Amino acid sequence: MIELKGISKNFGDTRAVKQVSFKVSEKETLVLLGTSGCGKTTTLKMINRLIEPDEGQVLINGENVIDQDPDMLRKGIGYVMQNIGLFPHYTIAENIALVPKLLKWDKEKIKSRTEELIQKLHLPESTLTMFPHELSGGQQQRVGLARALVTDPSVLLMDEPFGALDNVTRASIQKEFKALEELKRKTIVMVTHDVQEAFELADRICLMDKGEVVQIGTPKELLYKPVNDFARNFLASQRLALEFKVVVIQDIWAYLPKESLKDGDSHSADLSVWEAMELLRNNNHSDLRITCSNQENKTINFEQLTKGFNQFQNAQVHE
Ligand SMILES: Nc1ncnc2c1ncn2[C@@H]1O[C@H](COP(=O)(O)OP(=O)(O)OP(=O)(O)O)[C@@H](O)[C@H]1O
Repeated sequence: MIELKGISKNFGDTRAVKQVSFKVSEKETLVLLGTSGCGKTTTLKMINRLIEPDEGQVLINGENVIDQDPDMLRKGIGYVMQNIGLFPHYTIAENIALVPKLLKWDKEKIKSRTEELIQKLHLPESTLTMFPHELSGGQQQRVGLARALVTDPSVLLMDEPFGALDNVTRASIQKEFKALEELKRKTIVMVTHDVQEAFELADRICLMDKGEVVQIGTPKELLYKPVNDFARNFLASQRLALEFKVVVIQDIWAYLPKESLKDGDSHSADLSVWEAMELLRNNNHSDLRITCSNQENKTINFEQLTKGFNQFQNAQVHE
């Protein structure tokens, strides 16, 4: 568990971070979201002491990081840097092996763990002997992730981990990232300025502005219960797309037609409205059968889905 208690940082006259407090539970992903310069990276770097706070405390599993040797602390925390930050004159294998070598792992252990990771991250084995400039941006990003994961740390800090990628590569790496079993066991704090990315990957989002926390909550809470105009406006331009991703069939169940008797394969009601739309589109718009948590079944088409979603939206507005 990570806990920040009232941390602040000034750079000269710039108040980069002001009294930021939050808790990240074990195995939770908290995304720091906000415009450029709002203090996200400074906040992240105070967790592993790359920057020391002027005031406040950072606790990891109850231990104040100030009581730990900074080098040892950083070896125990995975860190994915902005702009990847691979060493250009080291091969990919050497880049991944940096921390294990410092921790004096034996060669065989480093080799087998490296091979395991590049397989999980879908990198060809031939990349291990290459240098960073010989890899594509997406491949370099995967190496950055492998380097952060190699010692299997329980805490992972990620600063714009997909920032250097084009939109298509970014979306596919995000999907893989979400599916990676190894990451589901980790407590993650991730920085991004990309609202879609935050909604895709976060359990909770910490929205920041001018060095301060504006709101912390689940993606759904940020969308449907914004605390002020800033929070509302921050999501406004992408609102509909975000709602499609955040609202699941279970949420709109009451607004879908009554139970159907049709047999066949069924999907879980944890499906987001967006995923249901994709399935309907991919199946040439034939009906989709869905089973909700109480085992009730409904068969829906595209029109019924959008109608149910619209009714749910209206109910939120009038709540
Ligand atoms: N080493 C530094 N020296 C002086 N000012 C700094 C330093 N690091 C950050 N700042 C300033 O502190 C403020 C917060 O910067 P920070 O990098 O934390 O923001 P950010 O939200 O991560 O932005 P970005 O997304 O652009 O990286 C900015 O005004 C920045 O110019």
